[in-house]
Amino acid sequence: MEDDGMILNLVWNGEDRETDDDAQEAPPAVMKGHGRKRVSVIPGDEELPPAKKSKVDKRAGKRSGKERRVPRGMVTDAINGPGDLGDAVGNGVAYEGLGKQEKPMARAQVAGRRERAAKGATVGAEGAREFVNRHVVQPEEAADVASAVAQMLALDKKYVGDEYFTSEKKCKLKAVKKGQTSKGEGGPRRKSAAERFAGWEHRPCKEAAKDWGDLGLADSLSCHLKACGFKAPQKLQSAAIPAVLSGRDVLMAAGPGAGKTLAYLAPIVHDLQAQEPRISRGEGTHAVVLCPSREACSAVGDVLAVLLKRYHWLTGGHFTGTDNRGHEKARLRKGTTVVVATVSRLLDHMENTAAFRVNELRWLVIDQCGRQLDSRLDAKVRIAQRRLQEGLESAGNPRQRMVVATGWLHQKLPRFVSWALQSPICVGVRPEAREGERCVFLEAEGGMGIVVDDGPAAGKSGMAGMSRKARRQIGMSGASKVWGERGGGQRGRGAGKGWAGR
Ligand SMILES: Nc1ncnc2c1ncn2[C@@H]1O[C@H](COP(=O)(O)OP(=O)(O)OP(=O)(O)O)[C@@H](O)[C@H]1O
Repeated sequence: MEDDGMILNLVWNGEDRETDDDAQEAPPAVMKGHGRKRVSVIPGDEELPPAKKSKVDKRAGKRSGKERRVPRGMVTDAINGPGDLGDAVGNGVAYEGLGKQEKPMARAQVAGRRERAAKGATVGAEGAREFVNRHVVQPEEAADVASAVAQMLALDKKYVGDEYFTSEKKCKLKAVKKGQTSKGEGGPRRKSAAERFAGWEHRPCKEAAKDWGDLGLADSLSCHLKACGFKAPQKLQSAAIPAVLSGRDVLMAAGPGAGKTLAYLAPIVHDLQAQEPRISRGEGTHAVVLCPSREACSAVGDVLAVLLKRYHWLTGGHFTGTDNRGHEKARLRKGTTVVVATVSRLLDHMENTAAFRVNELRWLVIDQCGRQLDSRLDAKVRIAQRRLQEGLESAGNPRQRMVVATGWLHQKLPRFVSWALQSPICVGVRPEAREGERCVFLEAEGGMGIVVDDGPAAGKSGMAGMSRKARRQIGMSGASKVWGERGGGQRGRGAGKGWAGR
């Protein structure tokens, strides 16, 4: 979005407003910008000034798209779509070029955002800007604003630079960050993940084991892992594999490239290969891995295929809907020991493929859980888990073991995990981590670990900011930026570098 740039260009000339009421009394102030850009500031709840008629291109006989929205002399680079209009009005900035249809649309967006914040939803950076700009920091909003401002500080440092915020506003930001309102009253503090997960066991990822065998994996699997190029386990894997092997439910939270896939697949393969008598294809599916997307499924499927090469009697496959449904059915009919699927495709097969047997299920993994929750797949995941559970109960088999892997402590995660897992072991979750965080700082020798960010809204520039912050605040000289477009190898190397604290 371009609005960051726009906001940085503005200089605040009006009086600071404490509340909505004050805001309404304050006369419209004028913001000056660089160059010829001019913007009027009006209290957000007042009537907007009537829209000026935009310039008509007489020669063409009609108005172009940009001209229709933004007449001559206005901020042209700030309005790109309805979202920007919403921000503009939310920030108390009215563009004189707002059309009749755009005004209500923008107002509705702002109202929607306020409503969400009032309901206690985490307001994003945009929401934080809105509240901080308008000085409407009520006690009940403080926690949300604090978390959003923290994100904003981390991701968008420039925004709170001297250019825009007055010193008074900075003080308020500090107060808000401490969980207080501008009037010094204590606001409700957002519960940390540790508080939410009170009573659950937390295991830090401090040391990497020297050998796979030290983690309790079978010798054949340890040798195979080494032969496949995984010389030694990483820190997350060293903490997570014994936890998964212990038979308890596990929540593992670490950013992309931490090696979560291997951390849950290796114990599953260890468990399945050790079954006596040997598992046969005809017995159906013994493990299901749910991923949020086709790409994620195929990435997990690739690692699984590598691990299963050593054990010819175990089969694996991914089911995402890209393949012909008939082919998928045929594969399930023959038997697939480990199924990697999107939740929609899994439900589809559970409903329509009679040959899909899951009554012997031993493992259920929900990978990239934060992303699944963000894509509102949680309802489907709950349905799938309940049906799988019913199948096991009807066959008189014990409950399957659960692993939830996530790179993002999504705000819905504590609740979902409480529902899905039974007294789990939490691996990699910082005790002071707050839900809604998109990054997880893993503990490491010589400081904190790599800075990672798995949130879909976070771009590369956001990650560059985070990496700078890590370097400055944590003193990590080699904080690595890791994102999806980078190849797996690069991500792995980045992760290794970050964790080693070099
Ligand atoms: N022990 C290891 N030694 C060397 N490389 C490893 C090890 N474990 C994982 N890797 C490599 O690190 C890269 C990232 O691993 P992986 O995809 O499992 O991370 P992830 O935490 O699951 O990330 P995402 O959340 O994006 O799925 C992969 O290329 C993988 O092959």
